[in-house]
Amino acid sequence: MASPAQAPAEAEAALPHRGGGAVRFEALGKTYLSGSGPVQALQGITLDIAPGRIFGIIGRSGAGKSSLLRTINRLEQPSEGRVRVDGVDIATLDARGLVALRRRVGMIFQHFNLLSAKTVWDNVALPLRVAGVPRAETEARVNEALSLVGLEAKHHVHPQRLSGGQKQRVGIARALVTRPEILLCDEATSALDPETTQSILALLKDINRRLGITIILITHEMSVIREIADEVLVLEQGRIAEHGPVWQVFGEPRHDATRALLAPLQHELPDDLKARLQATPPPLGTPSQRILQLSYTGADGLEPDFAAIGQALQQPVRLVHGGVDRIQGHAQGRLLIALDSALPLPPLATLTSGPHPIAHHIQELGHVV
Ligand SMILES: Nc1ncnc2c1ncn2[C@@H]1O[C@H](COP(=O)(O)OP(=O)(O)OP(=O)(O)O)[C@@H](O)[C@H]1O
Repeated sequence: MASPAQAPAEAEAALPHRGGGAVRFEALGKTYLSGSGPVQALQGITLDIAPGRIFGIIGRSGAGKSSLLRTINRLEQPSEGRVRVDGVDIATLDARGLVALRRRVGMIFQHFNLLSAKTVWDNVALPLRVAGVPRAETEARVNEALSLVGLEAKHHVHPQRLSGGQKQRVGIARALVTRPEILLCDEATSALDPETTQSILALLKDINRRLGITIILITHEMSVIREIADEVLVLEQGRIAEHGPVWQVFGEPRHDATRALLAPLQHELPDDLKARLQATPPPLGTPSQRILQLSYTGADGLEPDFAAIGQALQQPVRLVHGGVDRIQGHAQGRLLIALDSALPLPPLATLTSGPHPIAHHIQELGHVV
């Protein structure tokens, strides 16, 4: 860390800059003292976030996501353990060190947190004004940040005249104006419509790739994680439930909490068919269809090959429902197929193993009359 004798500009220069952005949690715990007794929000969190990653944190409501995110810029102090940013235990920072940390760790919020009485330009300039950055440099940096988010033309406008997506772009520009190495995103797209969400996610991805900024985001929208994150951490009751590359965690969720969170992304059997599903085939002579669920997880890079599926099952196959996404280059998804219940099936296990598996996992759901 910079010594207190250094001028602010020197102190910042002494910190690792581009290429930085690593976060390490060491046996982190957080207990809140509330009127109704202590609340253990985080427990035993040990984890590394590598520089330049897009890192998602998910979990049910109250799992500890915000608490964890807010320890990275010391908006929350851990009760146990440590947070290191580029190797520095941030609990040891003095007041000036904390100011420098907050310049290196930008943050954006669900409701943007813009000052309505100030123009776009003044909102973005605020962190530099507070830091006493000279006027000429402030101008250059604000213009640079506004151009990064595509809002140069709106510099004189007040926030109430902007759309939600434009407001979030201002929030992003304000976070980028201090040239951070880490950007914390607290439900950054949750207040936006799907189309605007897509444009903000594309912007975040671009910022990550172009500037190498580590992005750490919490969201309740699993599609956001699937769209932009490299890695995902699942929290459950303040502990790590699982953690890994998105394709792996989403493809083969190991924890109940993850499976529950991912349910909206799954291609479930449509309700009308579910209502008609029965465990056993009807008596001979009643036409019915056997429903199979074929799962594709990123691990094998398998993609559904309809000719191979028909050949392996030795009968006509009808696609009922489903879809396959690609996450980080890995196929992942589910297909629901219908076969004639009267025709025999080969052992399902043989279809998922051997040299030519047709899916990662196959399950018989039942019969539909
Ligand atoms: N300031 C506080 N005082 C007391 N308890 C708190 C405080 N902040 C959070 N908590 C509690 O800590 C636990 C974790 O909260 P946190 O907000 O980190 O979870 P979260 O996963 O972000 O939840 P959500 O998705 O609902 O925002 C919850 O039980 C919450 O009620």
